[in-house]
Amino acid sequence: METLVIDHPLVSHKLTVLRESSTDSPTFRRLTDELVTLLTYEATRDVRVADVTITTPLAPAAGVQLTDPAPLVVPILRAGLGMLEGMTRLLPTAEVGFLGMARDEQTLQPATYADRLPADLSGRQCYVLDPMLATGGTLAASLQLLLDRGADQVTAICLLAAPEGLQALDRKLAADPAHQSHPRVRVVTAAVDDRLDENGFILPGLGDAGDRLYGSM
Ligand SMILES: O=P(O)(O)OC[C@H]1O[C@H](OP(=O)(O)OP(=O)(O)O)[C@H](O)[C@@H]1O
Ligand SMILES: O=c1cc[nH]c(=O)[nH]1
Ligand SMILES: [Mg+2]
Repeated sequence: METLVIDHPLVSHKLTVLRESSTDSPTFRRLTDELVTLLTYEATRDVRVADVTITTPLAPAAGVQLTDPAPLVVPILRAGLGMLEGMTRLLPTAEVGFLGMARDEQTLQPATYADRLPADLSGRQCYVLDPMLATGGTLAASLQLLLDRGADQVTAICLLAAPEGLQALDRKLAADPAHQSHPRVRVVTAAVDDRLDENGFILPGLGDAGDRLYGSM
């Protein structure tokens, strides 16, 4: 699995303010939105386009347009919802499917509580949005759902990733015989942090992304 860490001073600056515990919720939302737009620029470098010819006021010109079917963007509720607008700003014609997943605080296993995805994803390019890749359990479960429905390329956009979660995903994909004939799975992130703490939180991280976006519950 390819992991792309976006090394850019604007990304690092915004991520630094995002991590700061005194950053309030409105600022956290705005920075998340801005960071996603910056990550999307790189994450969509291989979005599928087809050649077209258009007519300028002066002459015909060669160009490109996004191919059909449009990419599918999948925010993982709750926290991934805070990333949706930052992505669709650059990909306004994308379709959006939703997955609701919550991690059990004791077992750290994800449970799926909402699934609003197309039944058939054959040939689709998919972009999963989830700010935190911690143990990797949530992303592994969402990848499984998308790949089982035929998605042939999945890019996960995360603000932060833990090394343990990236390794776990790598192991899982390598052990999956179906994956050999599959699609590229990529993770695009603003940073890979040090490690997980004993509660499965990313260190130094930014805390609970869902709570910081929407309040604790
Ligand atoms: O890699 P993992 O160990 O699976 O953890 C990451 C998941 O945990 C958080 O969601 P959470 O369960 O807190 O739900 P929320 O978005 O509703 O807060 C986060 O948004 C990821 O989805
Ligand atoms: O550090 C973490 C780990 C999981 N979920 C979060 O929101 N933050
Ligand atoms: Mg949460």
